[in-house]
Amino acid sequence: MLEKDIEKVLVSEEQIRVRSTELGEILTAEYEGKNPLVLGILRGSVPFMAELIKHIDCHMEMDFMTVSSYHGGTKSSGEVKLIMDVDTAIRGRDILIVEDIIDTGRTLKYLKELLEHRGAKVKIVTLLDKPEGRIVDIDAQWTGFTIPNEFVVGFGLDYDNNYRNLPYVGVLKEEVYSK
Ligand SMILES: O=P(O)(O)OC[C@H]1O[C@H](OP(=O)(O)OP(=O)(O)O)[C@H](O)[C@@H]1O
Ligand code: HPA
Repeated sequence: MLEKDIEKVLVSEEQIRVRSTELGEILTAEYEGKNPLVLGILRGSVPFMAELIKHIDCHMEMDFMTVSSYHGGTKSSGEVKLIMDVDTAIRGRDILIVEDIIDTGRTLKYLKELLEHRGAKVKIVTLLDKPEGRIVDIDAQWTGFTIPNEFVVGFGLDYDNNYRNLPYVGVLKEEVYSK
């Protein structure tokens, strides 16, 4: 049903599964003995977070923050809003931010500075990186896939809060935007 709105698949379900397993193994080695706080950024990170943590084989805790800067369309508003803060003490803590995408970089720059200001040691893993979208200087330590400068949906990523439940990452047909 949703598939009829998709122009092309950029990253398949199988590719996501394989890469998440690889990243989980790398993160296990990185965080063994450090009990990191794995911090999912709502709402887009939920499917990737769920897939990734199955493969992190060391003690860890998890928490969530909600921030928002895209209000319904395909363009960043330029302003990052903190909607829900983390609920865990973070001073001195290793934090692994889990994101679905870095595009302009504004969301992650805001979050990294906020958490570092509170005394946390912050690293970032993102499912997708769109380097051509970058407006501010920020990079992830670990990236699933580097993608071209196109608006994408699926596996957590939305257009107008829809299509997050697609099991892969794809590009919408042009006609969907004019509906
Ligand atoms: O690098 P940027 O240009 O800042 O874009 C990346 C952010 O945009 C999306 O979040 P959004 O604000 O749409 O909220 P959502 O996770 O609820 O979709 C996405 O989940 C990232 O958090
Ligand atoms: O390409 C995108 N798709 C969905 N949400 C996003 N937030 C930043 N970039 C994107």
